Amino acid sequence: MSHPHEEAPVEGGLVAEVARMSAAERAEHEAEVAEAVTVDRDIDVEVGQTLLELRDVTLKFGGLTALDSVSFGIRRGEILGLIGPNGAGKTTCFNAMTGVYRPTSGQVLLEDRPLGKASRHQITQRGIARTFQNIRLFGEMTALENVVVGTDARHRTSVVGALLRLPRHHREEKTAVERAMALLEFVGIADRAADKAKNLPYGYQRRLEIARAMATEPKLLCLDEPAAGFNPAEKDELMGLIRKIRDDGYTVLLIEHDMKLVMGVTDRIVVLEFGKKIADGLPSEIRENPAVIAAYLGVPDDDAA
Ligand SMILES: Nc1ncnc2c1ncn2[C@@H]1O[C@H](COP(=O)(O)OP(=O)(O)OP(=O)(O)O)[C@@H](O)[C@H]1O
Repeated sequence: MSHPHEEAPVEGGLVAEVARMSAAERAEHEAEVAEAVTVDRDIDVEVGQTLLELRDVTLKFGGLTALDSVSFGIRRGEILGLIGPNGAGKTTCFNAMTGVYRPTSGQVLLEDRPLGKASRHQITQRGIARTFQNIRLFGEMTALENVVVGTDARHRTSVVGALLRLPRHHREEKTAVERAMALLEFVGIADRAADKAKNLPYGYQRRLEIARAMATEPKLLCLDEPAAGFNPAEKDELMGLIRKIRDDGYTVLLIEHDMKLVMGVTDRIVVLEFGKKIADGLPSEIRENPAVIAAYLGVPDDDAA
């Protein structure tokens, strides 16, 4: 069966080239890709220190309190899981952190500085990126273009600079394409770089969303149910990718319903129920926590204990 990507000699060539490499050459190449993909900007907090903090965040939709005085921190270099039953407030948390909604009260701080009234674009520039539960790609653009658009969020040249083809714009464009290609390779979909996003298999689209979010060089990468619709083998591969992302210097916040995945990949877990934080701890602690068990089983704490 022929695939559209067979018509893309550059990307196909890269993938074929990697396939021909010896184990040592491939390890070296993968190290180079990881280097190209890593976040190249200063982060004010050390590894292990709080990168993002929700301080008493309450968010109301009319009469409904979607988040009720929620406080927790995300430490630089960790994979933090955010879990809870349907409607617990997980996505609302993401929305409060990415400027989609402003907290009714309380604060979100990145590197100790409040996000305040920052717009979504400003928040992306400050270093928070996210994927969505429902994939949101530019379907008519190629996979590569979708990622280049992400790198644009970090560009310094103006539209005027682009129009006048100033040297800096030229340089940034070249770097953007190179970095985007490295990102596609990093997430494992470089073989389809030249395909329109809408023609990619579902699993590739999910990975492309991650690559696009990583293109903004986020200090914090938020993944909203990245394994939705995946089979067990795809979930295992995704766990590998999330670990690889963290090992490359990123900090990851993960919303995920699949408990095996959450328990297998996260360093720490925060649990929400009806907009309130009910637990915060290591996966092994969360698994045994009576309030968490009760929340998931829908029975009172006393009965579950
Ligand atoms: N824009 C909105 N307007 C009104 N209510 C909303 C809005 N967004 C979310 N809600 C409500 O806020 C509560 C929390 O929703 P949220 O989507 O954050 O939960 P969740 O934990 O992400 O759930 P799920 O796992 O089902 O995605 C729900 O009761 C939801 O109906």
